[in-house]
Amino acid sequence: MDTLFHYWPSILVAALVTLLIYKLISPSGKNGSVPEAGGAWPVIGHLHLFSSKEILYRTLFGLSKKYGPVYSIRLGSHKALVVGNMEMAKELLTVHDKAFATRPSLSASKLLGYNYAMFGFAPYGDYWREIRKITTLELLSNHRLDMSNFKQTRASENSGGEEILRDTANSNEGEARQCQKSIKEYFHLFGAFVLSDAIPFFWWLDLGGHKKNMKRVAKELDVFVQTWLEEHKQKRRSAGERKEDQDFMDVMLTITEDAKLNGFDVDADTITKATCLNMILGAADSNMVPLIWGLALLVNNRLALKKVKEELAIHVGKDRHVEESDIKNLVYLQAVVKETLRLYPPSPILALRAAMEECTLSNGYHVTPGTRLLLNAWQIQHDERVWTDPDEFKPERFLTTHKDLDLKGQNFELIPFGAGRRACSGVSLALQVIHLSMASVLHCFDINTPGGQPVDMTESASLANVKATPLKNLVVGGGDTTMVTMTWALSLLMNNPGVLKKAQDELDKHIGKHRALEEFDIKHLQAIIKET
Ligand code: HEM
Repeated sequence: MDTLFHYWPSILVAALVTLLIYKLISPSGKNGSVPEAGGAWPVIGHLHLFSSKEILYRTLFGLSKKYGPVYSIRLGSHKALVVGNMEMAKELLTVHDKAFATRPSLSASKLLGYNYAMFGFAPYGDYWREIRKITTLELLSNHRLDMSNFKQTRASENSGGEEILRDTANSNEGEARQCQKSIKEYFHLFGAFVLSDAIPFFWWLDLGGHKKNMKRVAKELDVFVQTWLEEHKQKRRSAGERKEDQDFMDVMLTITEDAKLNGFDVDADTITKATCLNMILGAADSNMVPLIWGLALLVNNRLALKKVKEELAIHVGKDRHVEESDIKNLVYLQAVVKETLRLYPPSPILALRAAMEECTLSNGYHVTPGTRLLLNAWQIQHDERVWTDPDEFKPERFLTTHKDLDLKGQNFELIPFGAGRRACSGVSLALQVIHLSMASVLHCFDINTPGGQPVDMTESASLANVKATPLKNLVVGGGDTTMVTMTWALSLLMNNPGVLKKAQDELDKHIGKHRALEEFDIKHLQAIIKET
């Protein structure tokens, strides 16, 4: 004891020196570890933040005020890096993009995604790389999107990835309703909390029966996709089809038949089905969400609405429909779409990624493999250092101060489609569809609410950023009556094949196939709009 007492000053100095050296060599000066937000519960960590009552991106934004724009939370036994500023988003999606290029293994990706064969949920590797390349070059390239059959589909439906659903709707209404129901349930289950995803120890437990339901819904959807696959194969056998008539599934069949996809642990039909379903689901809600928010924003901002209408009057006029070739001239409309996607990104927290390897960030934080990445695009797009009046709807900013920003993942202050290797593959298609459908609706209608009441802009707490209250009771006036059916029914029914079928039946019944629409048909059309 005496000896210890004797040496205590030396022990203290040694301890201080060790601590100092450790601090100096540890890159952040904080052990290099990312600061963890307080409020973690035992076992589940911060999972309680994901309750259905909380708007997650706002909660994470709130935490960043206390812990800074880069901090960590715990999702059960997994650590997650939460990022809410453009500088770190840029670093992660460029310098460390490869380290974060995989998606975590989740029950939904396995059970709803053909055992990870849907490439959007697939782990990083040869399979993902190959299918991503095919979809980029063969399915979603500008060349493919410019082909006349794809253009016609978009023009007539104002919707992406819906042609197969339309065919289904035409063939059998009950079937179409069932398909639509399964897709709705699919999205719901994708957001469902599965305990074993957070705490793998509970792999044997199926709280809430989500895994069972995932298996059921996956089977239901597969029945539809299998039918489309067989129809496509039959069509190819019976008629040698022209390249320019090929749809997504035909292209995939050609590629898989050419045996370009040997060597993967997945059979050719599963690859075709999974990839086509991935395209349909990728496009399903995400295109509709900005259209609804955009119209709501315009109704609440009459001056901006007036500007869009004036632009449409100048560049399109009254005597024809809006065409895709008009979009390049509709610069104010393009700015409205950008501002809508900035204020209400459809995926406010970009799709989950996970670290495949260790990395050290420029701020010194050390990230371990397996760490999830939650990129808060909503927070980045509301950052007052970058955007003046970040909560205000100001499309003009994209014609002045921010005119050089595009949406394709090069500008990290505006990333509704993500960026880097796993960025959205459907961005070009999505933008074409959103611009065309918004332009078509606004070209045909004078939209307003009854009594000019403002539209309620409450956001819902769901993973996809949908409006909490439906955009209904819009007073629709003006416009050309023929366009009313053409555009309103097609634009607003685009995610609703069952109702679309009903509308088509109404039109068939009242107007038939052998004459054009007349003014007096409007009474029937009003019924269709009400039905919608
Ligand atoms: C407004 C419309 C859309 C928005 C806002 C959107 C947004 C996103 C986002 C944020 C991601 C994740 C990006 C990342 O991890 O960095 C993503 C991935 C993806 N999107 Fe979209 N998307 C839209 C439309 C579409 C469309 C029309 C398609 C297909 C036709 C599509 C197909 C995909 C696919 C396949 C992925 C996964 C890519 C991969 O993991 O390699 N999306 N999307």
